[in-house]
Amino acid sequence: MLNISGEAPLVTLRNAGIQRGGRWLVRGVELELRKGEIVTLIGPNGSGKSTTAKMAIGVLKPDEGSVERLRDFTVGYVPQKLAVDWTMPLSVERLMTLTVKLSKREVDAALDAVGIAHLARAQVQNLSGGEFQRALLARAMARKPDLLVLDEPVQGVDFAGEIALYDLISDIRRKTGCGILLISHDLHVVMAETDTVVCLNGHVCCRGTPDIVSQSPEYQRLFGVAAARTLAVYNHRHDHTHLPDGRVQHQDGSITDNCHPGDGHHHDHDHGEKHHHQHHGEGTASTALNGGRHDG
Ligand SMILES: Nc1ncnc2c1ncn2[C@@H]1O[C@H](COP(=O)(O)OP(=O)(O)OP(=O)(O)O)[C@@H](O)[C@H]1O
Repeated sequence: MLNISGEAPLVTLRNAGIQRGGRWLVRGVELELRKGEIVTLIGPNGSGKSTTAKMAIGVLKPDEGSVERLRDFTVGYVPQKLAVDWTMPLSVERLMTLTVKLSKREVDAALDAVGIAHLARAQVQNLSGGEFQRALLARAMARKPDLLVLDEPVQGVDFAGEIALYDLISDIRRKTGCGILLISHDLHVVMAETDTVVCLNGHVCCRGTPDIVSQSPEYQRLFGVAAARTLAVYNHRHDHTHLPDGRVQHQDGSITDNCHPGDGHHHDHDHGEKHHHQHHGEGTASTALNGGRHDG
């Protein structure tokens, strides 16, 4: 179906399901994703998120329902696990060209776009969790995808790194206009920039904007009231940027080692709770503890 802008979806799932060994892994999935949109799949372990993503990109054929894709579009896929023998030395630039042929210039540009150009010759085993996820993103982006599928992009990444990665994903959407299918079992943070959250539990439990899902009774029934309170909406306002080296560049152009409430760069909202790393631009964990969205 066309939307108001007249653009057809890159991918449409209608009542799609996968069955294995007489059991439905996931069933009744309805999903549309257009260029420039971010759809986030959330749900507990084993709820069918990866299976749904694999149907969306055509790796798995649905056993019921249908999956339609626009013809001739390119997918960039960052899998949850990578089948690589980690005992073998592997540099970041080699990782980039394992399965795709890229010139040195293309490799450098892709690494630069995710802020790790300086790590081209580093060994993959030595990367931090956040650097490794950036390397995988660079590898997927080098294909210039129309659809980017990210399976758990913040795994092994700490809280500040998570925010920096979500910033980067937003930038990628803005700069390239690709569609993004994001998978997360991290219920703590869902990007506010997500257009649609689809909450799975073997079927679609609820869907909508992050705000709507966080308040939905189905979501609260599935995860319990306490867990429901931890669905924080990462409210992206871009009043500062997390630089690849961990420092923070503020809107006034100044750079500091950290971002602290009260450093004069932010409109502070100190609620006296855990994780008060939060301030203007990072509605995250204290939003969670407050059980709702926190706007300015
Ligand atoms: N080929 C298969 N054969 C049988 N069962 C499978 C197969 N692939 C996946 N499953 C099962 O299907 C269910 C859904 O798996 P899936 O990987 O889609 O879940 P997920 O929501 O992505 O989970 P996680 O958050 O743990 O990554 C799981 O119970 C999994 O064990």
